[in-house]
Amino acid sequence: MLLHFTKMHGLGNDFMMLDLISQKVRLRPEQIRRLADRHRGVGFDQLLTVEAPERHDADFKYRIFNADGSEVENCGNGARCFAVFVHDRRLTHKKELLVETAGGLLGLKLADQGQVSVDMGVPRLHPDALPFLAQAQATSYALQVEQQTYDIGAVSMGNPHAVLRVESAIQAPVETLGPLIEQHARFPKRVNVGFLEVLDRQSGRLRVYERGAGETQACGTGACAAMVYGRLRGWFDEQVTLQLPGGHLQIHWAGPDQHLTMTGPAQRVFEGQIYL
Ligand SMILES: N[C@H](CCC[C@H](N)C(=O)O)C(=O)O
Repeated sequence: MLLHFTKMHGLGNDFMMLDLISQKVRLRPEQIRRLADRHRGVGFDQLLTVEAPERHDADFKYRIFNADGSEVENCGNGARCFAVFVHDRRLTHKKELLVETAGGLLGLKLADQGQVSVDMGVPRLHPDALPFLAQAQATSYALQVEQQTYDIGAVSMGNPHAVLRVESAIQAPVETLGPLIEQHARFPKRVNVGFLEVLDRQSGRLRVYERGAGETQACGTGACAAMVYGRLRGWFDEQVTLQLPGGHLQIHWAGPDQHLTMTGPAQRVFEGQIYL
């Protein structure tokens, strides 16, 4: 079977976009892993599909699969690409969309200069939302990893995030500590791991070791989770620019029980066809 797709990225976090309204196909995890292979397939951090909504109040259903084939609840950089993709495919003319994900409803808004704003909903702070094994909800938690204990934030953006503050994001032990926390027993569904350097009350640097994909050039939900943790700890104001290796994201969050908005770019790379 020949599969039509569009390759896109959000700040270097790259995606294979599939319109499953116009082409009917069901992909098994091992097929997704092969498509994700950067030598034998298309190569991507995540595969994103566009499907007809199940909820009556949504325009589309948006499903997200990591490179390891696991289906997950949300993808922030992917949501911006999703908005551009459904317009390119002429699946809608609306500039503001509601899309349903396994993690809840997202509001997508095509802004100017190719920017897209995403209403990411209300961040979930109870450990059960990740899930994260903890006695009670707290602003930060002590997590023992081998012989060391780390102070972490635990935030759900629909998908789970652990966030650590570091002196320097560039020198953070992402490759070694990232996988140890991603697979930590206190995260039964694994976790995305953010390494946050606070620059001032309106800016920071972030690197993310993503669940099911490893370190990516950017992580949208990771940037949201890092800003939430930084704001809860009193380090950030309500409007923050986070610098990731692939570029900048603007995050706005007034505080608990409020919706969070993330704004950034979405870029097309190529159209393609691949034999399944
Ligand atoms: N690896 C994530 C999914 C992709 C998130 C990321 N690419 C983003 O932009 O939010 C997870 O397993 O929850």
